[in-house]
Amino acid sequence: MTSEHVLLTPAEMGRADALAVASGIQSFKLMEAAGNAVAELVAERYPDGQVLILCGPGNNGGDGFVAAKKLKELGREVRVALFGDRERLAGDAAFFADLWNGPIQAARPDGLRGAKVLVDALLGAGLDREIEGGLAELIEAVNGLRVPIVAVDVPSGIDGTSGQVRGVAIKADVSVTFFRLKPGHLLLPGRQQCGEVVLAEIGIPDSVLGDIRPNLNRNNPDLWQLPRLEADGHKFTRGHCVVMSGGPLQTGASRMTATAALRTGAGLVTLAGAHSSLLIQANHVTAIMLKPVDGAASLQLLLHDQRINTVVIGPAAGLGEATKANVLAVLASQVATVLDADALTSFKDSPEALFSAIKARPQRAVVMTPHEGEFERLFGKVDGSKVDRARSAALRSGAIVVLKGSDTVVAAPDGHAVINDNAPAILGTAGSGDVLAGIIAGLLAQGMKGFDAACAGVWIHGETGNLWGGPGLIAEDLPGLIPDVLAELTE
Ligand SMILES: NC(=O)C1=CN([C@@H]2O[C@H](COP(=O)(O)OP(=O)(O)OC[C@H]3O[C@@H](n4cnc5c(N)ncnc54)[C@H](O)[C@@H]3O)[C@@H](O)[C@H]2O)[C@@H](O)CC1
Ligand SMILES: [K+]
Repeated sequence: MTSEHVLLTPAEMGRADALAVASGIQSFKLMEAAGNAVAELVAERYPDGQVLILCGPGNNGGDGFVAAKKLKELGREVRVALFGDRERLAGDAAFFADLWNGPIQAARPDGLRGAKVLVDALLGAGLDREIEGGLAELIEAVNGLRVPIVAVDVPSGIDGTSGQVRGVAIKADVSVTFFRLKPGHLLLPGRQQCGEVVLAEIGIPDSVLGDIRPNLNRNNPDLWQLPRLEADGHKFTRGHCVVMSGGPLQTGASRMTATAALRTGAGLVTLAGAHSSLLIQANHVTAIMLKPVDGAASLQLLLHDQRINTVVIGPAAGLGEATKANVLAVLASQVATVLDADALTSFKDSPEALFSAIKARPQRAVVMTPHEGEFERLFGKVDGSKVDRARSAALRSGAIVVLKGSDTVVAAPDGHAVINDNAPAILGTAGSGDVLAGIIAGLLAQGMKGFDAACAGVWIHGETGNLWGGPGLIAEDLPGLIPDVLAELTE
């Protein structure tokens, strides 16, 4: 598997730096490469006018001094302003500040005018507390300028691990980062503050990753492989997925789930539920089959059919004891399971009952797909970044957790996780999550492993939104776009 989609926390990035240095690479060479990459981007994207470089007290500021020198060599008018004491700069940052042969002014809100482009080299990976006082005023003044901003590594004030704003943060047009992206480039609100993210190689060898063993990636098709259609296959080899229907007045959600599962390639899809619900479903479906199920015992009986290998329960399933009993019946069987919406919220007062039922069958995938509200109802308030929260929920529940949002995180109980960033905002529409559950189930039915199916499902879902493109998307449009996405992925 390629390592280019690996994400490194600032702490892991520090280790990468240290390992590179231990392997004989000089640290000032890394800083020189980083600062030069910033300068080259500025020269290319913003070729005219004065460049104002705001340097901070650490190595992020050091990158700024390198960029200043390089841009001046390229013939640009450059002004450098430092937040902090020149005498307190240390190490490589002090070295490159010495090499800067122009004036260094104090970085102040009233000294920002005149530049055509601004480089934010105030704080990067070393941000370790809230930004307050004079620095906060400076950042607010910078954000008030109508000048393009190029951030070095991350926009100052963005936590590279969590993507959170620590007090206040620069709003950049472009962020140039080094070696590998950081979670904070993809998690919200960090992603929005970064603008475009450009990755620069600075001479750290990929081999350092062998020691760091990172287990977080940017979701990408390189990370998983879609099920292949075997020439001698038939509908049963492609899996039979059962989707639990909602009540007679709530049939739409499960129907979208079922349609998505079938479009994703499940061999057979059956909607199961009360007779009264299925009469409504029957008016709308053709290729999808219908199977009356009257409570948990009859569901369990249905699942004795060994050809049924996947069940989705949750979309408009209804809250309460009946859904709980159905979920436990599903988990007691051998099927791969997707738990969404009401299937999760029904356990808000007894989450441990759900978790122990999941953990009792570790050999069968369970994927749960909560949005933030459902997540909190099931897991309570959990500290840390979105990645931390999804990981701890996966560990606690034993399930693959898909914590949804514009920055969906998928985490497995073993700590492996991805951040997904291909989903356009138009996907935030009623029923979109029902379709996602169906896509994941369609992949599970074809034999994909739980974590891979969840990652691929989230990606495919995002791409359907991108294919639609403009406004006016409704969730019913999404299943019809799945074949085009699959075709692109299998090209
Ligand atoms: N790790 C690496 O491999 C490389 C790192 N480089 C640069 O080095 C940066 C990291 O350098 P540092 O670790 O020195 O960290 P920073 O330069 O990001 O910041 C550290 C300094 O900021 C202060 N600080 C932290 N939070 C603050 C707050 N809220 N308000 C005011 N001051 C605050 C700290 O006290 C410290 O003086 C990276 O972001 C990158 O730009 C590059 O030079 C290339 C190589
Ligand atoms: K910065």
